Amino acid sequence: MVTITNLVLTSILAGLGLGSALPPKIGATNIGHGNGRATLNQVPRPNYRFNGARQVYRTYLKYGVPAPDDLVRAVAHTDALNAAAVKRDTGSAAATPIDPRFDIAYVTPVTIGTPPQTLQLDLDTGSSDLWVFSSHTPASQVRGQQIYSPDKSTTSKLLDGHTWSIRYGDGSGSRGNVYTDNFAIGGIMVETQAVETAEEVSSSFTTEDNIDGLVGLGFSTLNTVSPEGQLTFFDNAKPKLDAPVFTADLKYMKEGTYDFGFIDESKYTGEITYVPVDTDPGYWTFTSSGYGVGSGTFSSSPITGIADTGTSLVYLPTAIVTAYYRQVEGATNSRSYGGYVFPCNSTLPPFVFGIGEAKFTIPPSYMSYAAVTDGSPTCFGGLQSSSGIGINIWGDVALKAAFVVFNGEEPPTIGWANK
Ligand SMILES: Cc1noc(C)c1CN(C)Cc1cc2n(n1)CCN(c1cc(N)ncn1)C2
Repeated sequence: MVTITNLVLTSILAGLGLGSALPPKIGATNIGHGNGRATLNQVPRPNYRFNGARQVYRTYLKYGVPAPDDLVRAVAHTDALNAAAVKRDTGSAAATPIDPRFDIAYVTPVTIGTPPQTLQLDLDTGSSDLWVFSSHTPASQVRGQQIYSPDKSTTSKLLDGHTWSIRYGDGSGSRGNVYTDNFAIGGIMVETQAVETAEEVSSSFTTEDNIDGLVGLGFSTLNTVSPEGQLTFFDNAKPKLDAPVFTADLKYMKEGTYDFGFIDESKYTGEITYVPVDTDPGYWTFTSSGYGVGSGTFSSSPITGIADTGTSLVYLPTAIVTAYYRQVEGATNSRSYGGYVFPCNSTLPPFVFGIGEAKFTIPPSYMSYAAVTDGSPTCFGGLQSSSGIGINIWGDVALKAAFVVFNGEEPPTIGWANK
């Protein structure tokens, strides 16, 4: 509501070329004295950043004098500095193991749509599709999952003619249509996030009632939406984040966190060691500097692999895996159980891996992943061979032994710190 007093004041200030110096709303506590007089209390504009060059520039404008080029450049330079100084968004969200007995995957609460619909999604740096169980998923394929109903959101829009289809390393998969809608994690809101609604999910997702879908945090080049690929939540959120990063602080059989836009120094010890990331074909691919088994000698040999929060275990070259299980009494590579197993009461050595000069230790407890079946005396190893996959994968068993920074600057890097 604009009062006559406000108009008069605004026109005076405009005449002085200071119109935009007005705060968006003159004093929230205007006082009308009822006798044609009023008191207007100025309020500070929270994010206003002084720009002296701009004040000088306005004076040139006011008197109709062309501003010199270096003054124009100074205005732009100061604006850029001010823009960089404005603190932008940061957020934190829980990463909770879907099963209290072992860390097969972690879920994080997200909100989608208006009014917000809350789902528990698996944040996955090893893929780049944000897909959810939805009102379009056949009822026979939904077993307790929370679903997203675009029809109940006033801000959903169908991305007409767009479809998606994804297949994961374990053969599971899903496919469907695409909407855009408001999407938030830890208070970081993206207004037009591509949300891929499942028309079909594979049986392993149907039986996993604690996962309502995935948030791909790989590079957007991996997104499967056709005919136009869509951006990940991180790529959409990056411009509004205080820093173009997200961090993973996953934990052994308990709740950890994903942070967006900042690095929480209370979550790690010592220094963060950053190494380069190869974004081709779209994973967070980096090279470890080597490995060690227990207190044995450290073998300095490059191991290129991906940091994958969506994979439970660690998958490395067979030579490394056999060197590890050679130190485990009764360990065998079991065809029937599909990997390296050992008696659950065996003593396991820790597994050490290098990032640059830094060393990270995966404790024995993480390396004994789970009994092959409930109550069995045989345990499945947290370290398995990558020979059948074709790519080395540093999954949750390794990630939860560290504080990991996914740095989305150009060029991207990945940082590892002990905790
Ligand atoms: C397997 C598995 N992993 O976590 C869970 C949960 C399961 C089993 N669960 C019953 C079903 C399932 C299968 C997958 N997921 N969930 C999560 C995404 N998957 C990935 C992601 C990725 N980056 N790389 C490989 N697969 C495969």
